[in-house]
Amino acid sequence: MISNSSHSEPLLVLQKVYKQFGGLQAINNVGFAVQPGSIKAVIGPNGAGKTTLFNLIAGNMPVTSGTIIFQGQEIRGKKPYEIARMGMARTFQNIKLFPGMTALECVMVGRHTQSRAGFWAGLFSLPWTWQEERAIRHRSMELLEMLAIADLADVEVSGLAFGQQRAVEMARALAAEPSLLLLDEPAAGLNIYETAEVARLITTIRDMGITVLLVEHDMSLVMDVSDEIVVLSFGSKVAEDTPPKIQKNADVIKIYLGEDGTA
Ligand SMILES: Nc1ncnc2c1ncn2[C@@H]1O[C@H](COP(=O)(O)OP(=O)(O)OP(=O)(O)O)[C@@H](O)[C@H]1O
Repeated sequence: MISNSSHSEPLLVLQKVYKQFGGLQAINNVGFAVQPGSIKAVIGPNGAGKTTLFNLIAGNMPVTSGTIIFQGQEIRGKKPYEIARMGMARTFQNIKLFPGMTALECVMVGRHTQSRAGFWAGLFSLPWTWQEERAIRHRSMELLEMLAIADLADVEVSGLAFGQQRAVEMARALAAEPSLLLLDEPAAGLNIYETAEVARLITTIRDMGITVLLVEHDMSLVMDVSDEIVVLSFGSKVAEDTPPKIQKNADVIKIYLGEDGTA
């Protein structure tokens, strides 16, 4: 499902979210909204709580308290696959592609999770799935074309450069037709050219009508693509603003100067 950008309700809303690990307050009263059709980034120093926040949003761990609403529905108690079916897809910091498959096959697997017949029936090529199989192949190829990586379709993913694998992983996530795509450090381990390519992919995805929420360390990427940025420090939200304003925010500068001298 592609999000409807004329819809005025936020696609994702976090309200007073807390997450505690024993005595550690990993997420402390965090709230923000993600508007449909936008790119929002969550940044913050190591240990700020970014990954924890993603895990809460995707349903990989329960909140201690607070509310997360996706497409108008509270996600508390829902399993990650149920949230995925509602239209939330994610990529992981460590790329999770099947080594023996081609790029096209990897995207088709992502598509199968949404198909009626399912992945296993597809693998065994049961007759009633042939038509669906053709449709899946067609849409998967279309996605590779949209991301301008159709030339990689028949290449085994293990033979691809790291940046190309990231692109295939994004195409695979899109194959589930999400309204919201969560990207976990999409530039991790990439060189500056590959990072620039990831920036292009993210804006292409947004232009396809898909809302993007990303966690990222690479400031140039974040400043380049984001409509809005949330800054976390020690589990709390210290700022939420547009990239130019975040770059001038005294609290944010202090946090980053304290860490590595860049803001
Ligand atoms: N499952 C867990 N059990 C206990 N503590 C945890 C768990 N997951 C995270 N933490 C702690 O919660 C805090 C936030 O961690 P988190 O990984 O969310 O930060 P982060 O901003 O993603 O960091 P990084 O940028 O290094 O990935 C850290 O102090 C971390 O040690």
